[in-house]
Amino acid sequence: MPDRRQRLPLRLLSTFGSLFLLGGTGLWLLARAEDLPRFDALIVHYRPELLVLLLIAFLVLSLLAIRRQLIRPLNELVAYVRAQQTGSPESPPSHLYRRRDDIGYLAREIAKLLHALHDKNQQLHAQTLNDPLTGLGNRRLLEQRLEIALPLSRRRMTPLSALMIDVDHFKQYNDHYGHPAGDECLREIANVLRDTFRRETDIVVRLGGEEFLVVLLDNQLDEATRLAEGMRSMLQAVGIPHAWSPTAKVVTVSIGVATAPPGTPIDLESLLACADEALYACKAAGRNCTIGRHVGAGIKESAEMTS
Ligand SMILES: Nc1nc2c(ncn2[C@@H]2O[C@H](COP(=O)(O)OP(=O)(O)OP(=O)(O)O)[C@@H](O)[C@H]2O)c(=O)[nH]1
Repeated sequence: MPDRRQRLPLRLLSTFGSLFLLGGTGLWLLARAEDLPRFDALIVHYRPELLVLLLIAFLVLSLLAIRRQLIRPLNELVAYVRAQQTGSPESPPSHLYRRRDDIGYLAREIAKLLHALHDKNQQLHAQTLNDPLTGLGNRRLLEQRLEIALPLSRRRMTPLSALMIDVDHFKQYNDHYGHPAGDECLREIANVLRDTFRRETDIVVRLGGEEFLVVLLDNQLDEATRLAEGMRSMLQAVGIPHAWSPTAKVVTVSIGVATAPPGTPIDLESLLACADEALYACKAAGRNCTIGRHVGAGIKESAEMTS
């Protein structure tokens, strides 16, 4: 029974060894042919041709062995690697993966490498879509999700709301509590956002600095404003002290809400511009409040202000 753990060189050695033995025997017989009176004339006459024929047979058999043992499995490996260009990698064909020789070793190493590359890619992909400070999404994620959400909401005639959320007097917070405390404060706010907007379809991102954005699919202005108010009160209930804020004793936010009514042809920029205008109105109105408006309309409603 052949040793299953033999390596490729051993296999080749045994294949070539057999071929050499075969060829050698043939040559020896030819060499001895002169001693055999029966074949004498025939062998002497055809010896050069027979030698060439034996050599050719030897070469053909060698090439076949190389093709079977090396070239075919290597081609299969190449085909396997090519098939793994997209999606999560699968295992190589089992007859290659299980081989105990160098080809099997190569197949297993390639599979390991492809899996590691896939994991790394996933990691990098997540990093490009997430804000490293808060773990929320970033603008890129927002754009990616809205690429699908905007046309879908138009097609299904559903409303679309954007909540632009800005921390009040955050510069004072940083100045007095320090930048690391400022970072921690942003993380707390991110947690409140996560707790408030829990639907799978809610898109919650940090746009940068102390500005966050939430996009709600299928929420009318009243509902979006109510949710924004819920988030604002929850943050106040958390009560992150802000002794230097002229608005309140705790960290507060101002929220501008913009809603595109069903069927409104809208793009991200116009939705954000409208939410920004509403936010600006909040800041002008004294901060720590929510103001909502329909896209293309004047200020629709203003929610409570708390000091
Ligand atoms: N800790 C921390 N601070 C940040 C970060 N990004 C931006 N900031 C700070 O956020 C502050 C934003 O200041 P402003 O734009 O003046 O806004 P504000 O002080 O909140 O004033 P209003 O929005 O008008 O209430 C600046 O001091 C920035 O340095 C961050 O990642 N971490």
